[in-house]
Amino acid sequence: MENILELNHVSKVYNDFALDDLCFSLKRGFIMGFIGPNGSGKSTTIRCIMGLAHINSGEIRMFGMNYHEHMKELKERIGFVYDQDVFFEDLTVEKNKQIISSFYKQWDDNVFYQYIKKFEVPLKKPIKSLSKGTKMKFALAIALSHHAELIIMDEPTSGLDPIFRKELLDILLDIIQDENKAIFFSTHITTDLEQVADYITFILDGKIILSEETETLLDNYVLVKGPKKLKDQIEQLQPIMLKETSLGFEAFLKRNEANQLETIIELSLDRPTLEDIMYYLVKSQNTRL
Ligand SMILES: Nc1ncnc2c1ncn2[C@@H]1O[C@H](COP(=O)(O)OP(=O)(O)OP(=O)(O)O)[C@@H](O)[C@H]1O
Repeated sequence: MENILELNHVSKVYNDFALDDLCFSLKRGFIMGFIGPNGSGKSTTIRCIMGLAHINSGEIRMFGMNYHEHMKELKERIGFVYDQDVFFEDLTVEKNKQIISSFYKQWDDNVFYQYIKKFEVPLKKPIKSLSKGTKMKFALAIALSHHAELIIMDEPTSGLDPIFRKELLDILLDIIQDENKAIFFSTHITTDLEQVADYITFILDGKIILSEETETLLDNYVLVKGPKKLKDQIEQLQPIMLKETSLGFEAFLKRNEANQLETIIELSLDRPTLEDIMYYLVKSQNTRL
């Protein structure tokens, strides 16, 4: 399958922060989750991808083309949900739709009104009177109503209640049934990603520290718990993190370095969650600094 989105050695420098040599790609037919702690560069990366911030070096390609050379035509093929207010606040939902839809050749009013009904967004109210969640629903309806092939979202589930979040994840899974499409979104809610993301890209301090298949990533690490007397043995395996607990110790290791532990009955070996992986990788990075 063709790469629908590709970042090749992308760098962006601010005074106190830089995106450093970002490389990752997303193929058609897949959902990629973009994770990282606060301030690690997720929104900046998305702003660069959308041409809202200029990159200092490297290249962003979409649909096999250089994005910056073909920005106008390629933007029509992207459905974008941004975490900041981008609408005309004093105008109604309907009026905003009229203005925004005129920019898209493939705009589909039927799809738009289906989502507006499904999401219960009031058409006659000005945007400024909507709650954060309802604004997000409107933003989603816009992004999904012009037959975009690539959906890019910056924290689309923030401010949404669990019921709507679940509905949104179902919508994403529905969209991706069309193998020509792809979805790239940032979030702090890693449990959402475990449900829908085929790939995870993890950014820390402006650097990509991993970008891989979700299942492979979850299989790559192991959480080991055991009694204090076995701690030294684990230490020799140079775990990514090792800490004492009231019951013994807890360690986070690469699975291939923990194979020999499977026969030791006093140890429990568990598959970590995405949140565990993020937590331990961030912690280990901080202790190395
Ligand atoms: N226009 C700008 N000028 C200078 N620095 C900026 C600008 N925009 C972002 N930054 C800095 O870039 C860094 C990364 O911010 P960014 O918003 O990309 O992080 P994030 O991973 O999206 O964080 P969060 O999860 O909190 O939303 C921050 O230190 C921020 O202050």
